[in-house]
Amino acid sequence: MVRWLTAGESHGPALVATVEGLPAGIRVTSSDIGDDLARRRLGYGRGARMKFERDEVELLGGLRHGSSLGGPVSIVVRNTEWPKWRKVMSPDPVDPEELAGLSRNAPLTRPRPGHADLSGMQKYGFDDARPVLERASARETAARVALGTVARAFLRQAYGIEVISHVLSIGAVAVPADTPLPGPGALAGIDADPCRCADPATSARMVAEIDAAHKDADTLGGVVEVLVFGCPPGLGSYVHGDRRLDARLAGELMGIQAVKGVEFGDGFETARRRGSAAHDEIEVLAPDGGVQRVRRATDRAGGVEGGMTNGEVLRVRAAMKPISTLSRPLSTVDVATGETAVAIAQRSDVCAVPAAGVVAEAMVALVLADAALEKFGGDSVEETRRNYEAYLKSLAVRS
Ligand SMILES: Cc1cc2nc3c(=O)[nH]c(=O)nc-3n(C[C@H](O)[C@H](O)[C@H](O)COP(=O)(O)O)c2cc1C
Ligand SMILES: C=C(O[C@@H]1CC(C(=O)O)=C[C@@H](OP(=O)(O)O)[C@H]1O)C(=O)O
Repeated sequence: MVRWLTAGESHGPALVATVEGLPAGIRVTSSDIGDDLARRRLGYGRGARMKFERDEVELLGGLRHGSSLGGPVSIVVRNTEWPKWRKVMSPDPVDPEELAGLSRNAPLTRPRPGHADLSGMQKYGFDDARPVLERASARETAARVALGTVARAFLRQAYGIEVISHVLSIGAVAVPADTPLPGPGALAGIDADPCRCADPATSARMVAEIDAAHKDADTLGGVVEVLVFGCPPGLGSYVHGDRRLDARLAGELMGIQAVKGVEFGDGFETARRRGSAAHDEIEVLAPDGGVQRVRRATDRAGGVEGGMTNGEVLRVRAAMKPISTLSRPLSTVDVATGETAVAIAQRSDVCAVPAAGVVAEAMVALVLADAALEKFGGDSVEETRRNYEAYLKSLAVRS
């Protein structure tokens, strides 16, 4: 079983992340992790912090000379902001007199609608939103992306699986429905685009939409799509709800801050179709090297049927709501006075949809690493690869 945990606050010293259950022999370095963290900082519409944040990575355990040892892999991502917050976010007690003079320490009593602030204060008994927003912040997704780098290195090296993502829409600006899907080699081009959109004409309209929202002191959400190439059939299972791969992926994608919807393949659109136009018929191809080949004639299911991969491209989408910190803030209550007030308006992103795609890739990679090890087992990359190859050979019909 692959398990993972993160800890740390947005303006604390660092984020830490641990993943347990991956085999020995995964080749990965701190520079690979740094590259994915840099991808997460990209995207038109992100706030000032992403311009100076460096995401300093240190590998603390589980690797030796660039190869995993089979034990927990532990990673630190240091926060560039920490020196400014050393006292306000100190894990150890600080002299109250020293804190009293610090404007950064002033209690945040006007919770932002759409953020964790008010419910978090109520739940944990705080009269200040600071302790809530520090952990609710999507700064934490840097830690998940760091873990995702290890998972995707494993998937690539053991099974040749590639995970990519692209942005389908920002606000009301969407990639035309008939646009061909990007292929496994498209990631570098997608990352080079300011909106991580595979269609340059749509990307230009997305940039204009973000500029317009920024000018209006407003924010935007959107939809990202994750594509996984090279999945064998049979990851996940139909035998129980919590073993269905789509359920496990949806849970982790919904666990990303601001994600409010997940759909597989054509998702909600499928519900509007008749059955004859909703499923992917199985086509029999010419045998190849003595193996009977088949493929799905269409890609409506998103590569998951009965809670299992079906051997086609896995395609899952996540819908992100607009950022809830507005520079023209929404109405709220001041919990210190009980009066109507305007919400706190701190430095914030206008749109973080491109970054959310990179986070979604990481979560998909972690879930697939877990599902693949459940299916093929093995304590080293070599061993799980052998098991995987034996399984492929045993299939009477292959896609
Ligand atoms: C990559 C990323 C960046 C985000 N940046 C911001 C931000 O700058 N300001 C903000 O208010 N919310 C931001 N969010 C969203 C909040 O973290 C999220 O809305 C909040 O934690 C409440 O959770 P909920 O939206 O799931 O209810 C971001 C989310 C992601 C995934
Ligand atoms: C720091 C990151 O995103 C942050 C996510 C976030 C939020 O409320 O979710 C609020 C902002 O934080 P800050 O108040 O420090 O500017 C974003 O910058 C990051 O992604 O690394």
